[in-house]
Amino acid sequence: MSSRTPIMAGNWKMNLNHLEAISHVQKLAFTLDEKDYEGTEVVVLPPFTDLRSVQSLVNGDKLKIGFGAQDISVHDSGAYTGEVSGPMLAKLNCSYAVVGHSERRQYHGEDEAVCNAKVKAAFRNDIVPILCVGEGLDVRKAGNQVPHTLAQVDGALEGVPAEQAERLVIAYEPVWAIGTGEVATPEDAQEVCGAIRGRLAELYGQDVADKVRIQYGGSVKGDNVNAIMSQPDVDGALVGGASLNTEEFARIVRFRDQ
Ligand SMILES: O=C[C@H](O)COP(=O)(O)O
Repeated sequence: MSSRTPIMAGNWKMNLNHLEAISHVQKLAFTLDEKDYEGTEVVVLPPFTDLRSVQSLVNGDKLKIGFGAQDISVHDSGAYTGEVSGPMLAKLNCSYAVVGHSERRQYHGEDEAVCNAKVKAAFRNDIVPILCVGEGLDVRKAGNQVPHTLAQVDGALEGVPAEQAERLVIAYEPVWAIGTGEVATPEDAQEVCGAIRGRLAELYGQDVADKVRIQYGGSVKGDNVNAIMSQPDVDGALVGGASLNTEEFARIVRFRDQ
């Protein structure tokens, strides 16, 4: 039995303005019971413009919901128009920052070097990166999902020391399963999540590998979460669409009851 605490994170993507964010987090807090937070970490990842509102609500009402950003600049300050830095996110008490989401890779050309710099920027500011990796459909069809994903892990973690790496969250998100309703089978998820943990053991030793939480992401819903979470190397879910529906996200948090 793993000692890792499962982490259920809702990536809202570019949805919900700051007023809707307040209402959404309040509703989530009302929906979840005390026991739902026992043994499961609940996190929301709103757009940048919502973070101050979410922080005020979470900190003011002492909610047990964690929060973080969907991206982070590689720079800590300077003439980088439109960027949001690690120190700014840290000042907002962000615990997490998503790095290398496939939508950033696809639409903003983020490569391994950028992901590596963002992982380092996050750790430099005491923010835990949620590093997203995973293959597209062509790679999956060719059967190359494991080497493809491990190359992404290697690139993003170059020069990251073990004492930082052990705090990492890695999200395995097969691109073909994101927002498509096409969820990977539990065995598909385990194959790659297990391989990621194996690579972490090679890079950092088994002790570190055993501490890193590895999420699955891609069309996770209340109906499929339990089977995915039953896999030994899956420690949570990075949830897109279903995290915008409070009842559905609460079901995912309560994966043991589904
Ligand atoms: O970050 C979340 C993933 O991209 C999954 O999105 P999805 O649950 O809408 O498929």
